[in-house]
Amino acid sequence: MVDIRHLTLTYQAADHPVYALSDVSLSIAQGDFISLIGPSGCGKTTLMRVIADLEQPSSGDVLVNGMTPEQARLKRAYGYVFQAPALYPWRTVERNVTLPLEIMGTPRAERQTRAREQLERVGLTGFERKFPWQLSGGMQQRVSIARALAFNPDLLLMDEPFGALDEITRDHLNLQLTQLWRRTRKTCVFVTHSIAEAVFLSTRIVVMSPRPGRILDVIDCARDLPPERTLDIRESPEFQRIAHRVREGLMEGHSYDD
Ligand SMILES: Nc1ncnc2c1ncn2[C@@H]1O[C@H](COP(=O)(O)OP(=O)(O)OP(=O)(O)O)[C@@H](O)[C@H]1O
Repeated sequence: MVDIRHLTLTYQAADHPVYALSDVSLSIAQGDFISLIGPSGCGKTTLMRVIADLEQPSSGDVLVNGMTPEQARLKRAYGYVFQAPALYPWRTVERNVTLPLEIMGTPRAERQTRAREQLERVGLTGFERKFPWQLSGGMQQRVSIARALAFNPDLLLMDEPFGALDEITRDHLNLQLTQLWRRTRKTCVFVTHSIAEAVFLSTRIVVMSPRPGRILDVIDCARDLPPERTLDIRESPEFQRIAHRVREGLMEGHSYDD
C-alpha cells in the first residue's frame, strides 16, 4: 500500500537546514495498522506529510498504492486526521462530514447517506444536527475520523488524533478505533507518543530516532497479539513484552543532552 525507499528530507529554514528525515525505508501492506513513535521533532509528522504529498522529499522514492503521492492525493487515496479536530464551527456535524464530498461534487442525497454511514461507524448516530462546539473533544475527533472516511479512502493517516484527550476517553477511542479497523481493514498510519496506545492498536510499530529521523526498530505486534483486542489485553505478558521493547528502542535513541 505504501512503499518508502531511502527517503531523506531536509527543510530549508531561514538560517540553517533542518535534517528532518534520513534514509527512511518502510513497506506498509494493505490492512496494516502502523504506529510511528519517537521523540518530539523526530519527523513523524513529516513522514506522514510526505505520504500525503504535503511535503516533497529531498531524495528517495515514495509510492502510495503504486502511484506517486501526488497521483494518490488527486485520486483521494487517503483520509487525513489532524491532531486537533479542525472542524468548521458554523457547519453541523453532518455537514462537516459531507464537506469533502461537496468539494468532489457528490450529489446531495448520496452525501447525506454516506455521512450517516460514517457517523454510525464512529458511534455518533443522533448527533448529525449538532454543532462541533456542542460535542466533547473525543466526539469531535470521532467526527474528523468520520470525515476522513467519507470518501472511502483505502488509507487513513492519523497524526496523534487522541493526544489532547484524557486517559479514559482515549482508552474508549482506542477501543472504537481498533474495532473500526477490524471491520473495515483500512490501512492505517498512526502517530502517537503513547507506548500503550501504539501496542494496543498496531500490527507493527515503527520506532524512530531523534532528528534526523531514522527507523530504529520495527516491531511486529500481530504475531503475538490477536487481531481482536480488548483493553484488558494490556495486562498480558505479551503486551508488556512488546511495550518493553518499544521503550528500550526509544531509550536507546534518546539523547538527554538535547
Ligand atoms: N516547514 C518546516 N520548516 C523547517 N523545519 C521544519 C518544518 N516542519 C518541521 N520542521 C522541523 O523538522 C523536524 C521534524 O518535525 P516533525 O513535525 O515532523 O516532528 P514530529 O516527530 O512529528 O514532532 P512532534 O512529536 O513534536 O509532533 C522538527 O525539528 C521541526 O522543527
